[in-house]
Amino acid sequence: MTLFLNRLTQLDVSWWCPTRGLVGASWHVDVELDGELGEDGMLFDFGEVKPWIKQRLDAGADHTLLVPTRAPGLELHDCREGLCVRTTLPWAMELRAPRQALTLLPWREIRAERLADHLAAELMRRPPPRVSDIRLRLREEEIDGAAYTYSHGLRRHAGNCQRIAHGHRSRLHIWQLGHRVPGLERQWADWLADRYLVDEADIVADDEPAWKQLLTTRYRSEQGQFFLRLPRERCAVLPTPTTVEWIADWLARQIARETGRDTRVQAFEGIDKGAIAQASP
Ligand SMILES: Nc1nc2c(c(=O)[nH]1)N=C([C@H](O)[C@H](O)COP(=O)(O)OP(=O)(O)OP(=O)(O)O)CN2
Repeated sequence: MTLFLNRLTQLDVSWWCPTRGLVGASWHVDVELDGELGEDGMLFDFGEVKPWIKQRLDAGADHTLLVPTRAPGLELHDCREGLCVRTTLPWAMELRAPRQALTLLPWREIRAERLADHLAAELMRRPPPRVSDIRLRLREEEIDGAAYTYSHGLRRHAGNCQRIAHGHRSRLHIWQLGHRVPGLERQWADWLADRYLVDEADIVADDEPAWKQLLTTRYRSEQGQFFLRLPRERCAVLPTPTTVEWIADWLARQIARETGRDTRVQAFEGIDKGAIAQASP
């Protein structure tokens, strides 16, 4: 017998790509379980499957940076903070973070199908009674309009959002004069694509002239010490923390100023949630 649960939970991660750099991603997680029915006529109570899988994914890959350890130009070593990732392709990055903020995968590249198989195999290490196999599917949300991707870390977040490089893929809606403006939505989604959003309060000054083109951010939060250095041109600096409320506010202000029109922005953070902000020129 096979049991299925679509959209059981979501994964919000960033993954390192040797052609795109830091990529934010949000995936629906669909699940199938094979096994024998118990005397109650069930393979595994839906009410128990959900927390069983969600807790394991939340404690594992969710809100981490997925690191393909065999990617070209990528080096990994232990450091004071935990682990240090250095890259050269497509650009130079140095990231240092507690181990729990990274998911190491011995691959050249990250692919959603392969990651789903890997996570299913991890779940099967200690399967629930009567379950003989688990399959996962990681599925991007279908977005017919503009979708933006970014990575960030929220220093003040008490949970896993404090990790310095986790990300999202999200809808972006922009209204002016009472109507959505698809051209502006595409323009801003394209500009934001694969950027690192950083709170200017977390930036540290680099005196080294060779690092002028680079931006360094460093903070300590409950899970430990985080450090990230990457090209300034791959970042967007906000004067506030990069919560979705402030992202929506920042976008609304920028767009209102540039277009000279009252602007309303609905910025999603991952799937099905986000913030709405309005601004005037
Ligand atoms: N009001 C806000 N709350 C939170 C924000 C935010 O910007 N505004 N941001 C975050 C994190 O950035 C996080 O990445 C959001 O992920 P989320 O999926 O909500 O996190 P959870 O794992 O806690 O939720 P699930 O239901 O397990 O998916 C957090 N909060």
